[in-house]
Amino acid sequence: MPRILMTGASGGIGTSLRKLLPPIYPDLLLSDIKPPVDLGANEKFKAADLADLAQCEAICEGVDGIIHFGGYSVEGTWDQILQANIIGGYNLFEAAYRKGVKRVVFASSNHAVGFYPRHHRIGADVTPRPDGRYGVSKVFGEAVGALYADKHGLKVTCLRIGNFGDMPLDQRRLAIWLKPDDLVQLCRIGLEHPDIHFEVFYGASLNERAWWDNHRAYELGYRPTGRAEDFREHAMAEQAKLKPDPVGDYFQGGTFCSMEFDADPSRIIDWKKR
Ligand SMILES: NC(=O)C1=CN([C@@H]2O[C@H](COP(=O)(O)OP(=O)(O)OC[C@H]3O[C@@H](n4cnc5c(N)ncnc54)[C@H](O)[C@@H]3O)[C@@H](O)[C@H]2O)C=CC1
Ligand SMILES: O=C(O)[C@H]1OC(=O)[C@H](O)[C@@H](O)[C@@H]1O
Repeated sequence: MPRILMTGASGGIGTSLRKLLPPIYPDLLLSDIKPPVDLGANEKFKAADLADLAQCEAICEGVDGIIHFGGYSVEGTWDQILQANIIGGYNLFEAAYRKGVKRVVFASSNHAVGFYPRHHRIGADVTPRPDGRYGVSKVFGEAVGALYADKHGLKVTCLRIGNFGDMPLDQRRLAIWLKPDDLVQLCRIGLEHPDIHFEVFYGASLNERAWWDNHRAYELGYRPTGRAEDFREHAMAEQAKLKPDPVGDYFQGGTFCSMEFDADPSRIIDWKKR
């Protein structure tokens, strides 16, 4: 039975996957910088700060595969991103390598490519266009994953997750929503599929208005069941409550793009011609 380590176990995604993963991976080790508030008696938890290599090595001991959800999950200061995602991301892959872990599934993000316009359908092989320091850290994590796959033979899958949750929250999320069961499918492909070397998938459900070409995930067996359009009315009602955002509404990364945006606004007109 493979031992699977899940980092970020106390966060939003970790809390949801703690319920969905045990029937598939009964030997599940949870980790986070802080313990889950509702840790069950039959759950195994080891605390670790990702910014500390020795602590990362300790949680990788005896582990076969890692699903790496730990880290700073929104835009932050450079130091926050540096510690948790840049140093933390490097430490996680290095510790996995040192301890002989075979596979890593890395939670990347749509914000690695957030500055692509919404009308532009992109594949997993496009040049990164991060929309903040957080997005840059996800590009970095993907690059570290590629290095450990190519140089050391780790089997690495990066998931550019759109927005995880029980339903899409607004118009943008109708294109990028990821249902929890569909994330489980993507993790299983990363942890089990024999053809994985280094892969980048989009973490999105069966969304009619998707901006992403996710054919490689489908080739490897991904069959998402979440249909964003089933929640269209709710998402559009929520959208109607939001203020227009000329930059955020144009680009895939939404408000992450308009945050701290101070480029020449006339460039938006140029973008519209693209
Ligand atoms: N929720 C979403 O829709 C999306 C999430 N992601 C990525 O998926 C992962 C999980 O996301 P969420 O659960 O929403 O985030 P979250 O913020 O709820 O959970 C992240 C967890 O990482 C832990 N953490 C932070 N710094 C740490 C450190 N130095 N050492 C150890 N643990 C640390 C936090 O304590 C927290 O429990 C993140 O990497 C995020 O960037 C990517 C795209 C979308
Ligand atoms: O773009 C989005 O909607 C999501 O992207 C992310 O990478 C973040 O971790 C999440 O908090 C956002 O909600």
